[in-house]
Amino acid sequence: ENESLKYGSQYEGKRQDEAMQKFRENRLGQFIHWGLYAIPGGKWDGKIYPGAAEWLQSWADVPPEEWSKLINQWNPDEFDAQEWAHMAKEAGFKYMTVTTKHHEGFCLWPSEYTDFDVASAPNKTDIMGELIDAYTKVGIDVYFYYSILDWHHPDWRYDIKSEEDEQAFERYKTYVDNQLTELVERYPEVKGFWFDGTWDKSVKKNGKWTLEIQQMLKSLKPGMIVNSRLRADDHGSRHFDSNDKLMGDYESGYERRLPSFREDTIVTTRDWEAVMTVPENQWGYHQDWSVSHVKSTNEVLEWITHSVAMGGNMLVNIGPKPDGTIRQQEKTLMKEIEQWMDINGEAIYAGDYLGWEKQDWGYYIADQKTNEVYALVFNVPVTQKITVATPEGISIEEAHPLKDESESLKISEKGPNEVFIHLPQPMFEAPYVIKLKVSGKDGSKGTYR
Ligand SMILES: C[C@@H]1N[C@@H](c2cn(-c3ccccc3)nn2)[C@H](O)[C@@H]1O
Repeated sequence: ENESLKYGSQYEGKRQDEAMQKFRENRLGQFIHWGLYAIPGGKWDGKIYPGAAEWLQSWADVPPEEWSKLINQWNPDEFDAQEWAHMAKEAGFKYMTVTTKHHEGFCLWPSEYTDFDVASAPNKTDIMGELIDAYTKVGIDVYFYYSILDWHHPDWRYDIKSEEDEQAFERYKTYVDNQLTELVERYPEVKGFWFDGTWDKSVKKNGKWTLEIQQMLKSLKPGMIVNSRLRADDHGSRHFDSNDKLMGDYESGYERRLPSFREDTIVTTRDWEAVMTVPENQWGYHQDWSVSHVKSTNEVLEWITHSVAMGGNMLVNIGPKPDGTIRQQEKTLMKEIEQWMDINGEAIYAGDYLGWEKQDWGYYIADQKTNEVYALVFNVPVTQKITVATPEGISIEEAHPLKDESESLKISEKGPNEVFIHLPQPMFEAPYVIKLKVSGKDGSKGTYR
């Protein structure tokens, strides 16, 4: 039995208005994490910290007043918003989400509510203004990331445990409300907000405020899109209210992880978006990417495909350098995504969950508008044929590779409602065996028994 909630989910099901439909059809977006943290780039007092670079202030335990001095080094003199927008357009990104203010509290736009912003730095460029103009001009929708958690602002609180906390957090809520209003008024082309830093008790005790933020943004700009991560309900339940109903306009719980085809097909009943780093866990610029695994382009393409195949969006992150240039690994990645999307983008854009039985060779995607069906092969079977099991009464007539649609792949009967589609050329001719050298923590060779 559902309890009545004042600050829970405001509506059920997917929003069907034009703005949300566009979000759903975009599918592939670019995430940009930029801020003062790019300056040290994961290194403090000569020591490299392997943790996320945008959290360096925390890993190196830097006092806020010391961290704030970084503002005097903010000078992205190579920053060229048009160049970034062009690269993103060529790569095939349909939308972009950029940090206006991360946990460090530094604001990448001239805010009248703080001096901890670009207007108070040596280089006063309005980064948000330049980016939203350049990206909107090339037809890429722009969304703003905004961290509620703020390590700089004196009125931020992790929890509300006293009258003093209460009063301080009231001031902080006003600061946030003012900044969000300012962002929409200064940059009216913004399509939505990606809230982060909402896991602390102070926010969970202010579910009403999180709903008011959502309502304020939609009154400032009808059609505004707000992620579930902003929201807490009457009892502090996040993303989903105490009746397990999704809050906000889409689920934003998938950060550096993806829903499973085996356990999580529930996600296909709602709008959702996954966000992903190229290294194992670096959103902001880190000068030493050798600290972790860095995903190959094919791995990134599989993350994108997996998300779309489960009816979701994917944001692929870049962390620009302090001088305003993009690191070579990210430029190469965008170029290789471009090369793949130029041929295969039609399977991604407006793609959606098909619902046929998941196969080991890869993923199916159905086009929301044309009803075309695509098979995206990532794991080539040694048989050189992929199995396609169709629902009762559905059969496969033809199979054409997007690389050359004039080519027809052979289809042969495998069984009732099952066919083989023959792949064009042998890749692995036999099961591929890898000998692993294994060591156990007690010095054993990790033998299997
Ligand atoms: C989108 C990503 N979200 C931010 C983040 C994630 N987390 C976090 C906090 C607690 C547990 C796991 C992850 N803290 N900050 C990252 O800094 C980045 O902005």
